[in-house]
Amino acid sequence: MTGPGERQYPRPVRSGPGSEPGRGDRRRDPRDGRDGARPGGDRRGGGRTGRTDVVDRPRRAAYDALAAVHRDDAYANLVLPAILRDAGLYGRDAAFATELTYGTLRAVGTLDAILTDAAGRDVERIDPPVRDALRLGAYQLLHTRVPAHAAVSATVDLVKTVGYGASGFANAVLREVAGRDADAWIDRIAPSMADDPVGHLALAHSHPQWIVRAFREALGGDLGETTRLLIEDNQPPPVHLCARPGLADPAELADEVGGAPGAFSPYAVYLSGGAPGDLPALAQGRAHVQDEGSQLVAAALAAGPLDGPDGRWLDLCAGPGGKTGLLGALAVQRDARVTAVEVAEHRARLVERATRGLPVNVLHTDGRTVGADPKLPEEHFDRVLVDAPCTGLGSLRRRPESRWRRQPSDLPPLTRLQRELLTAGLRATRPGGLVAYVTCSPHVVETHVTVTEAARRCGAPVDFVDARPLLPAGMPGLGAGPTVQLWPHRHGTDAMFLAVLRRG
Ligand SMILES: C[S@@+](CC[C@H](N)C(=O)[O-])C[C@H]1O[C@@H](n2cnc3c(N)ncnc32)[C@H](O)[C@@H]1O
Repeated sequence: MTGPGERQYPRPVRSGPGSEPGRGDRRRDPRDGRDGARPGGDRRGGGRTGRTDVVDRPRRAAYDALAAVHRDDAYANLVLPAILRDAGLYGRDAAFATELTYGTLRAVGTLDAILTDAAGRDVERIDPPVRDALRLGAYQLLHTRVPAHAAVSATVDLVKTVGYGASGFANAVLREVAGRDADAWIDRIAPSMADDPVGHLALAHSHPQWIVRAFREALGGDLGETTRLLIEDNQPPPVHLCARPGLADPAELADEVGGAPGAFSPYAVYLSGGAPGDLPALAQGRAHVQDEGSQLVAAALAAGPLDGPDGRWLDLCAGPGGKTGLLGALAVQRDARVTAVEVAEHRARLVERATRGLPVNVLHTDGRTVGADPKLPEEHFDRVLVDAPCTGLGSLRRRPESRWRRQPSDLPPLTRLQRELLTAGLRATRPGGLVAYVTCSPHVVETHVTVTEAARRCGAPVDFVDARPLLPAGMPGLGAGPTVQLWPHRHGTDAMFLAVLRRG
């Protein structure tokens, strides 16, 4: 188990549909425990031979995705679709593999603490392939309706193919895990809420402590709300479409795609059942996939009251072009043009693709070159969006592994860049013009601190505009202003922050 030569992942071997003769007859719904995962599978030849045909394909796919994330630093949302395609998994099997992958990745902090206790050794000392298999098994035991015997035997079968000689160990650890339900495990291993609320919430809801602390601070110290946010972060994210104004009617689009009009954004359509697939409305540029919160903050910039000219709009951090797409569609109706700036070339190309047919000029350059680049003059633009790069702590639902990758040390370089970009945005704005500063993070260092610092340093007078009236009337939970923080648990959106500033 612990020899240095063994502490690595074997080459992924995918069991595609054609590689399992007769398997289709044997394998039934993997959730009902009759999925072909056999206790005592050693006798059937899995064992040290590395055979993968003893492992059902959804679990194998989930394992491969997990291994790619942990071994190669891959992103689950990028690798999993290819793995599912290669394995020929569709429908319920694909949904099960997706739930296992995303659920396990989100829960990994708590699962590791439980596995450490159950194994009697730090989970870091377990071979990585066996560790990932155990995580998958523990997730099934504690967070799905897979019967315990099926979760254990399927995981032991998996371990036989990835962690040579470790099946007995895996069996023993998982039987220990199965001895308690999730709540009982939290009672056993988490500090009490009274003694250590952050430690408790971090373990109970599988978030790093520094993120729990940041959420708690942004929520004014309210532990009840912090808990609701953490619970929401562990749910599969909704998929929203933006019906582009002038190009699609949201009610008609909702009928067309079998969705429902959004609760807040006048352009939002909620898709039921996950992935948007190849909807004609997307291919035809009538709509794009975009979280409702992103729609609201982009539309708020367009809604801000402005005296004087209003034809020059700037999006200083545009890639991949979601908000530029909405601003571009609004610009058509308002006889305006959008200049979209993006520093990463491939993302600049994505902005071009996302805004085809709209009055948008894409500039592949650094947004901080305002004043130095003749295409980005100072005091030139009427409305400016600075949707700055950030930690993304507001969209943890969408990237299940990101909470474990992000570190507090990411904050200083990011906040410096945010400050420089917002300062550049303010310099690019004409006197009287508006700037919307947006982050998909509620961390106060990326929100209030950045805005206050940039406004202080930009060398021009700057006033806060109350952003709340720029959002749809009657929207609840917008706080005391002038900035707005949206929340998954309050609004069903990503945790987008919005500050609207007027250049004096
Ligand atoms: C939060 S994302 C923007 C999302 C985008 N507004 C949307 O709605 O699709 C931030 C973007 O800023 C870009 N970026 C980072 N540094 C930049 C810089 N110095 N100048 C311009 N763009 C930059 C990143 O490459 C990234 O595409």
